[in-house]
Amino acid sequence: MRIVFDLDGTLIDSAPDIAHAANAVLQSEGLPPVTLAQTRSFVGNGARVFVERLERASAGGNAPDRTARMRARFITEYERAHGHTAIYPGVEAAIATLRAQGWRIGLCTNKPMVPTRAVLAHFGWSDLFETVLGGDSLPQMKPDPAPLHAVLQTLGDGPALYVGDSEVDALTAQAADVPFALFTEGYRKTGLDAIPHTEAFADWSALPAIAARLIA
Ligand SMILES: O=C(O)COP(=O)(O)O
Ligand SMILES: [Mg+2]
Repeated sequence: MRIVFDLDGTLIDSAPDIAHAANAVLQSEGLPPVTLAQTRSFVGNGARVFVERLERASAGGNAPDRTARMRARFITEYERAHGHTAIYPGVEAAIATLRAQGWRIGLCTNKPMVPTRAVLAHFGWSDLFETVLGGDSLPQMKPDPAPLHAVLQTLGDGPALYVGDSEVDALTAQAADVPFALFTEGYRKTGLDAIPHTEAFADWSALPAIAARLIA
């Protein structure tokens, strides 16, 4: 029994900190800031793509030297960015219930490993997940199924479930041929109809029952 979670927009609402880091980078380039809503829409495909989207939105295009500078600066800012991040209500209780029921727990995020480790430590979660893979852990990142497969492989055999908030997560689960539980309150860009999912939930207290149905 294996359950793997996405991080940003699924377990934690990290967009306020990501926006803060992003706007510090923009300010250092003399560029105008972005909104929280814009920031949310840029999250999901890892830090490289995030910075490209950020630069395009603020400056109207990508200039290679500036993009490189912004990337380096963003990673530095990102590592410190957890003071305004909140755990979604019910996450810790749901994970505790699942663990007590014998589910083995992993994390598969496109967030780079350094800020991932930093935010896990911030919440006292450094030992919560048996395996943690970030967007820079493997040559491939989500929606490639490789990172999800790699996490699952470390968690033994048996049924598997992936839990995420975005189109990227849905594509990853589909490519990995793993059932997908969609948390509807994260950073998805489109309607539920457009995101293939096995089950959807808005309240974390619903997840243990969803997992139980999977193995019934
Ligand atoms: O950093 C990102 O782009 C997305 O992170 P996530 O995969 O945890 O949603
Ligand atoms: Mg996410």
